[in-house]
Amino acid sequence: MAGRGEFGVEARGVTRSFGSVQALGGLDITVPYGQVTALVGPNGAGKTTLLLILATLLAPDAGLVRIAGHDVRQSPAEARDALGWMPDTFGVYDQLTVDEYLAFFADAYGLPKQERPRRVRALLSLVHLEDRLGQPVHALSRGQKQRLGMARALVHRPRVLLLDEPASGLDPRSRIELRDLLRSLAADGAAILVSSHILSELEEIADRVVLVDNGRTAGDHAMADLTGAEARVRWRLRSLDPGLLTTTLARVLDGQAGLEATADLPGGAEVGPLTEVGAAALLAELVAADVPVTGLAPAGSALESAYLAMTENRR
Ligand SMILES: Nc1ncnc2c1ncn2[C@@H]1O[C@H](COP(=O)(O)OP(=O)(O)OP(=O)(O)O)[C@@H](O)[C@H]1O
Repeated sequence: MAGRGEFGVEARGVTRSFGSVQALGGLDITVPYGQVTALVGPNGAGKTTLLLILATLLAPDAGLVRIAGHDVRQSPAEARDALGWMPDTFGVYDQLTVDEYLAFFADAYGLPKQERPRRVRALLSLVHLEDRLGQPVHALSRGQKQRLGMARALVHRPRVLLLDEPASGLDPRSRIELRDLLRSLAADGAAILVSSHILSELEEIADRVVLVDNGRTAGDHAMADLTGAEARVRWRLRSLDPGLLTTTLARVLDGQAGLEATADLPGGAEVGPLTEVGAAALLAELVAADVPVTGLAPAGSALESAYLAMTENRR
């Protein structure tokens, strides 16, 4: 579509240093419309720096950044109009009431005055804060402030949503509601980029994951590829005879490159990474060797495995 760009976010070769610290060293990322893309990486990988650059709040040293097709250097106002931004920390608007706070941003984004009260009420209802109307922002709990931050990011119906750790202060129900909200916004066509350390949650929310390490893109996967039958994950084995399990595993795995077993777990062991087919074959070998296996289940998620593989060399 004209003026929208092919991607909600397109960033190529983005670099940014703070003094002698290089936070981003040539990062590439695209965020398609209609999908939730997860941004994952270890502490200090450069996620927040990237999100600040995408949100036009920090200038890159070099590289191309387009938001909804608008170059952030040439057309920052258009880029800003197209994006909604939810930082990981809350701003300093504590003296305002919840509705004044949202009305302030509605005003800043140029929403017609007569439309504002209706929009504010709709947003408060969307994030389940309608009973907080008229109450001061400072009286909200951390998780409630986070939900208000989400409402603020949506004030102007942005096509591109950038969220830094949106689930960190949320209780279980609010997390499920956030997941449903993000899925429905993506279904409506928004391009959503969300950073989080809660990998199990991202598996349910995201369509794609971009792994970032050391200021660079370290991987870009469709979630379906990571979680499908071909995915290689760690598996948890339980046995009535953990000693026999351990020795048999050592024999079976001997010489199989890349396969690792952790044998000191109570009542069992962890083995991997293996696909479902590989796990079934291993189970057959153990049973043939008379190991009394009582359980075989994935240990951790495929996204976790991809993350651990990426960060292995950093320890
Ligand atoms: N304002 C700043 N001044 C100096 N160094 C900075 C600044 N902001 C970030 N950095 C450095 O840049 C690197 C990337 O930081 P960034 O906050 O982007 O990482 P992150 O991936 O968001 O980490 P986390 O998962 O811990 O939130 C780090 O080494 C950090 O110390």
